[in-house]
Amino acid sequence: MTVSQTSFGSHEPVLDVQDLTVKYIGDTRSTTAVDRVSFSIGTGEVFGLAGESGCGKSTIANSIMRLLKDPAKIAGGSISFGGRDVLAMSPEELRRFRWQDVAMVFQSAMNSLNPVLTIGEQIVDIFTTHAGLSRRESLRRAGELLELVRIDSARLKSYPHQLSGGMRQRAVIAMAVALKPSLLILDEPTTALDVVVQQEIMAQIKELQRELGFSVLFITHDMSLMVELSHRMAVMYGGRIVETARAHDVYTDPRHPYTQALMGAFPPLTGPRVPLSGLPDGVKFRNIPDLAEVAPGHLVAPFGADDLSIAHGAHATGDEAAALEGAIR
Ligand SMILES: Nc1ncnc2c1ncn2[C@@H]1O[C@H](COP(=O)(O)OP(=O)(O)OP(=O)(O)O)[C@@H](O)[C@H]1O
Repeated sequence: MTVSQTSFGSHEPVLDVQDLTVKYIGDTRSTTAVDRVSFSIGTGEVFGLAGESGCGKSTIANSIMRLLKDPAKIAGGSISFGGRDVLAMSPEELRRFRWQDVAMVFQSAMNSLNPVLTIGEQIVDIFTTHAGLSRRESLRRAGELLELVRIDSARLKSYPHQLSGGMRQRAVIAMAVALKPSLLILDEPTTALDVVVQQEIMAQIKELQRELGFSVLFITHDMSLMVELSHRMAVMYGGRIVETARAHDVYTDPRHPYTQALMGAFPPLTGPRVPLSGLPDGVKFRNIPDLAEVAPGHLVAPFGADDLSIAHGAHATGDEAAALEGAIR
């Protein structure tokens, strides 16, 4: 297995998130689930968002898709897609944005397929509804799409329960890329699958990404998968980004103490087996904070405000440094 560190075509940001703050408003108190988070994703870039359960990753993804529901409220910041203000989009703009510009594969997406419709009917529906294609043309495209994720097009006639979990998840990924979005958001896309199928799906995503050239926001708590797939990544802790860097640099030289602890909890991608340290059971990182318990204005991480966020700009040179600086901020 090799650590992925390919360069990507252009540094032009597809997605630019600046100072995003999201709160869940309760009757008596509110939770700041995402706290002044900034990052941007370049054309064809795979950007990872890592961090343990509850640190705010899905809230960021749902903010980008404008899928947040009460009691969640965007309390500040901006989200820009190809220069357009996502937070100001009308319902009609959002409808197009969601399928044609950005698509998302959720954690349990394979279970979200409609059980009473065949896979073919569900894919055809995307083409007829969102691209205005004829049924005949949609069916042809649906077959091609399944073949793209290495599922025999004869499976168009299958119902979801007739496919394995891995096949269902690949079908969902195929549906997500049906309209060739510029950005694919993958929120723990393989969590429910066994390790072998997980590897197959990740390889499939990598291949699709190279072939179709879309950008990816890849969300996972699994640092090994993240480093393997991502060009750059951000590590989150308690609603904040604590470190942003090229994925390879995070792998070889994690700077932030929390990132170091997180990296130590996962097996290395290459080389001899080493004992895993796990997250220290001492004062630091003993528990991921319950963000609902954090008083407003208090730091959730056990470090000072100044060292909360670390960027690896110093690692990069030339164009990369400029791009990183622009992206990290
Ligand atoms: N509906 C809700 N109401 C109140 N608070 C919520 C709600 N959903 C999430 N939160 C809070 O927001 C924080 C971030 O949740 P989020 O689901 O974004 O984290 P995550 O990193 O994606 O975790 P996971 O991987 O488990 O989905 C949680 O710690 C929780 O305190």
